[in-house]
Amino acid sequence: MPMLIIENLRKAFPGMSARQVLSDVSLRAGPGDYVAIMGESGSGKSTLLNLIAGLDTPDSGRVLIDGQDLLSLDDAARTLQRRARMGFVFQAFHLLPHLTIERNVALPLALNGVDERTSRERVEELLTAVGLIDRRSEFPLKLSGGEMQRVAVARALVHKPTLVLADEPTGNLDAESAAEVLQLLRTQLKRDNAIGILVTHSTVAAATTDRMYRLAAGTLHEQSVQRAKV
Ligand SMILES: Nc1ncnc2c1ncn2[C@@H]1O[C@H](COP(=O)(O)OP(=O)(O)OP(=O)(O)O)[C@@H](O)[C@H]1O
Repeated sequence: MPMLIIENLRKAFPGMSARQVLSDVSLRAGPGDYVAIMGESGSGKSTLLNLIAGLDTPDSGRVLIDGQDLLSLDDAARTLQRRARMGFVFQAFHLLPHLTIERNVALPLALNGVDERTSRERVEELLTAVGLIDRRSEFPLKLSGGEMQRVAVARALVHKPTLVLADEPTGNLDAESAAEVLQLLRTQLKRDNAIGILVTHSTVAAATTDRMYRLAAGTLHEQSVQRAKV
C-alpha cells in the first residue's frame, strides 16, 4: 500500500544568515491522498520537496516511502528507488525537446526496464487520458504550455509511482490551462491511488487537493480547505 511518512524533519543551511528553515515537519499520507503545501517565498517549500525526494539530507528526522528510508541507501540504490517510486511535475515542464511526446512519456518506463509492449500500452492509456494521443509523434516545442504540462502529468504517472511531487505546476499557465492540468493531475492521481504533494502559491490550485498545509516558521499548519471544483 502506498505510504508516505515524514517524521520530525529539521534542516538549517550553514552561512551568515543561518537559520532553521525547517524546525519540525511531520506528515503522513496514504493511497490516493492529495495534499497541498503553501507558504511564503523562502518558507522552505523547495527544501522540503528536496528532502522528500531524497535529494538533500535533513539534520534530523526521516522520510519513509513505502516503509523505506531513501537516505539509508547508497546513491545508486536511492536513484533506482526514486525512479521507481516517484513522479515529478515542474513549473518549467522539463520535457526533453529531442524526444517525441510518446518517448517523453515512456521515459520513466524505459528507465525502470519495463518491456516494450507493456510500455506501449501504458503510454497509450496515459496519452489518451490527457487528451494528447493524436499528438504522440510530435515534439514538445510544437505544443502549448498547457499541452506540455499535460504531457508532464502523463510522464509523472506512467510508471505508477507511490508519490507524485508537483512543484508549482501551473505557475507558467493561463487560468484555463491551469484548471485543465489541475483536474487531470487530480483525476490521474486518484485513478492510480498515488499520493500527491502539490507545492503552490495559488489558493485556487490548493483548493483542488484534499488537505492543505501552510509552511511557516519551519513547521506545517493544517488549513481548512473548501474543496473547489475544477
Ligand atoms: N542550498 C542552500 N544553501 C543555503 N541556503 C539555502 C539553500 N537552499 C535554500 N536556502 C535558504 O532556505 C530558505 C528556504 O528556501 P526554499 O527555496 O526552500 O523556499 P521556498 O518556500 O521554496 O521559496 P519559493 O516559494 O520562493 O520557491 C531560504 O531562506 C533560502 O535562502
